[in-house]
Amino acid sequence: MPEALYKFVSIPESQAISLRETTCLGAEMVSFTEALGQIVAEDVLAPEPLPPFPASIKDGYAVRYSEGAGDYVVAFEALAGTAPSELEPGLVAYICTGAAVPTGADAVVQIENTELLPPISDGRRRVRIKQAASKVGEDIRPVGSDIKAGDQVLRRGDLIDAAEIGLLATVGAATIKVVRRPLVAVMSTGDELMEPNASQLGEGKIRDANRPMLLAAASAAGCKVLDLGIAVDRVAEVESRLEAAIKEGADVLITSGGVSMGDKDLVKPLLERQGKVHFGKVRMKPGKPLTFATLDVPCSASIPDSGAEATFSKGTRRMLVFGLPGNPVSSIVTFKLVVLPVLRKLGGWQEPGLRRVHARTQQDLKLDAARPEYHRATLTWNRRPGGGDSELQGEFSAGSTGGQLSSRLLSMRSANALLELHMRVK
Ligand SMILES: Nc1nc2c(c(=O)[nH]1)N[C@H]1C(S)=C(S)[C@@H](COP(=O)(O)OP(=O)(O)OC[C@H]3O[C@@H](n4cnc5c(N)ncnc54)[C@H](O)[C@@H]3O)O[C@H]1N2
Ligand code: MOO
Repeated sequence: MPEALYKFVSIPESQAISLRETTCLGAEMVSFTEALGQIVAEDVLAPEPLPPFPASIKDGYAVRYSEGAGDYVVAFEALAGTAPSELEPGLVAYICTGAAVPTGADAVVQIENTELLPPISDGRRRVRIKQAASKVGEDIRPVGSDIKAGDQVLRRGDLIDAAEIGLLATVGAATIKVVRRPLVAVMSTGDELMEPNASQLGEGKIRDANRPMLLAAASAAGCKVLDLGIAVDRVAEVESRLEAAIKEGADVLITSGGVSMGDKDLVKPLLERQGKVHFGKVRMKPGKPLTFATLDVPCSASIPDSGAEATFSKGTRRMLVFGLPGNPVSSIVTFKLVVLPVLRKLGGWQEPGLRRVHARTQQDLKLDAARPEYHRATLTWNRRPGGGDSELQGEFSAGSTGGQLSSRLLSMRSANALLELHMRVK
């Protein structure tokens, strides 16, 4: 069906439709060091307490609380990483932060509250406790005070960021069950495209910007990627790459170019023949011809059936296909608005939607009566005019990145937000 015959959907509708067709992928076991950005598929419990021994919070002296202030002989040094020794009554032990508190001691006096005295005749150090500990347990972390044995340190559905990697290391979870990363295949279409490393451009040619950009965007979203290269504008070329995506087990195929109205716009007709096109025209700027289709394709050997993934008829699986417009800005903007939430849902995110905030624009911006615009902007946190000195009186301030033609990729440089510009409906 020609693009003109497609019904317009709005961006929220396009997001809802594509998310409705998306189901979370199955789980896999990975080394915890490789799990950054993945979603936890099974709760992780602590097998033992942390700290596993009463640990000093300060550098200072381990003491008996009941003995109070006064001059003491330093019996020994309790260093971090060593087994705790027995502290005799009437003596103190020098202790480092993180060291196990000697048995018999029940408080730590920080070094600032002490004074070193001349050593006694046998060479042992002496110390004056100028200010006694105020309670039993002062400056000691009891066993399990950070994490108790059996505590749930990560929950199913948690996103693994750097702190979560630290937690996994802490509890010795060397492998972890996570939702597997989506495999995203990317191809560019167009006779005008040359590889980015082409030093000499042929007449009428340009370098392929979209494919490296979209591969990078998918990687940044935590996906595995498959580079399908450039397809020239022939049905067989595009079709053979689509087959490669199926054969390699891609969960998502992203194409760019060839979705508009021209004779050489081959992507929509191909998707119509091979699957179901859910939408082919979105009321927005830039990215109007954005197309989304689902294809039920044979299961590939490379992705074992984990049992957790949605199965369709036996031996088939669902591949999601996004036909992004060729204009580089349209391509990356539609990726961020529509493809990214889908990749997140596949990867197990419970709330895959994008974050929205209110911002004040730094300049007047022209509104488009026909299509809401997603204007590229740089968002900063500024004091509200007249809001006094308080940071709390601040607001987001949005600066335009300049000319917004969908071919001008420079409009995305340093952009960290898309301003939703709607004509107010009276
Ligand atoms: N008669 C009409 N023509 C167009 C319409 C329309 O409604 N009626 N819509 C315009 C809009 S809006 C867009 S967006 C583009 C999208 O077109 P396609 O997706 O078919 O993309 P192409 O025609 O292949 O390319 C558009 C533009 O982008 C350049 N391009 C393509 N691929 C790449 C790439 N990988 N790297 C860098 N640049 C790329 C290409 O050379 C073209 O300049 O259609 C309008 N036309
Ligand atoms: O919708 Mo197109 O992306 O304006 O240029």
